[in-house]
Amino acid sequence: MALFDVPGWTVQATPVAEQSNRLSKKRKRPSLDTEKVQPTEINLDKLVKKLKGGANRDGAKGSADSSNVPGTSKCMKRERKKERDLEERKQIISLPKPLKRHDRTSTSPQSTKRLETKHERKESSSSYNSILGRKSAEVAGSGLTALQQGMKQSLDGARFRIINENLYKSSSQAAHQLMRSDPKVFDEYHVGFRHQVQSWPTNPVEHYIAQLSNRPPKTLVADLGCGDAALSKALVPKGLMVMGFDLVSDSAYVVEADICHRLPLPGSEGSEDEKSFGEGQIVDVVVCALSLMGTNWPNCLREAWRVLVPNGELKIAEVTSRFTDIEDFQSLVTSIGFKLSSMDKTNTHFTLFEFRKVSRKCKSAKEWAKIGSKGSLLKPCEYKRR
Ligand SMILES: C[S@@+](CC[C@H](N)C(=O)[O-])C[C@H]1O[C@@H](n2cnc3c(N)ncnc32)[C@H](O)[C@@H]1O
Repeated sequence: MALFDVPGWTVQATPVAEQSNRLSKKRKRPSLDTEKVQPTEINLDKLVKKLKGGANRDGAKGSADSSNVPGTSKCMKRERKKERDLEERKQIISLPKPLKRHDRTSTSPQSTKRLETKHERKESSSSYNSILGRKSAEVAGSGLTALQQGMKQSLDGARFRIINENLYKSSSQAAHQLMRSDPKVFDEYHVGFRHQVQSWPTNPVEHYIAQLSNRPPKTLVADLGCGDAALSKALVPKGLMVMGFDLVSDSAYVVEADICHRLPLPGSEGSEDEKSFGEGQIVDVVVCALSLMGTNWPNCLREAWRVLVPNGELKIAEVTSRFTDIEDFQSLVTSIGFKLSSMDKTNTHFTLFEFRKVSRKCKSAKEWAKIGSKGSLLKPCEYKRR
């Protein structure tokens, strides 16, 4: 007999233990009663649970929101994502596996494919490097960034000005010593000098090249302080004989010599009497283009006189601002044994002089010392900061 009756729910009068035994037995073979006890509401509940958050298609538990409801936009997005994931997984699976050591020499299709991949990778890395190379070359040409390049230019400019000042303010012997101890100084000076020359309207060397180009072949020219031997390089192919002298010889065109000390050329010091004037002298033209630098520069003109043939030409180009008194300068050159032929002051930067060698009386050591002490007639040439 039931203790009480509730529609759809019955509590039997049998003891709980007995009842539970009976129930467990019943569970194995559900009775019609139980079927009746499971109301349709419970099935609906199950369905709602399934729809809202029950097991999804993959068996994973979903959350009880509308993203799992088929047909909703969130659900469609999830589906699409799943499809994409699946595609990606498929691609990963189809990628060749890394070769084992023993596979590397194999010619199996997989290894060929792998080698191609490696080749492609090598190609792409080499093109990457070449792009990188091109880029850095664009920046500096020397592997420097624009900022580093600017700093290097400033340093080079400063170094050029220091060397330049040294050359003008010291004797030729000291300058020669400096260049000998470190020939790099010569290169540094000339890189800076060439840079300066670019900003000038004309260059004395260009003027002399044009002027001497029509001279007869075998004319012997001595270029004193020739620098990078521009005169030799231009005139030798035209049949002239040009000998360049400088503190450093960096090419076959240049002979190392201190032009203010002793040129390695035959000549005559002049004589007590005028008879030996012209003996042993072989040079037709002497060029001093911006090369009267050391404080003892008058000795260079003395050497020019020694090596020149009688009536030989002396051409001097100097920066106009260097002259303290241009007439005193002319007088000094004349006192060494020259006669002024012409002076050209038309250039904004330089003054060009043409002299001819004339005979002179032999000078005493005291007279030469006095001439030698006139170096201050030319001021040092100081270049501005670039
Ligand atoms: C301003 S550069 C001119 C170079 C060249 N003449 C030109 O016009 O292109 C002056 C040159 O004279 C050289 N020089 C100065 N004093 C010298 C000396 N005592 N002996 C040899 N060369 C000298 C320097 O080394 C430098 O090359």
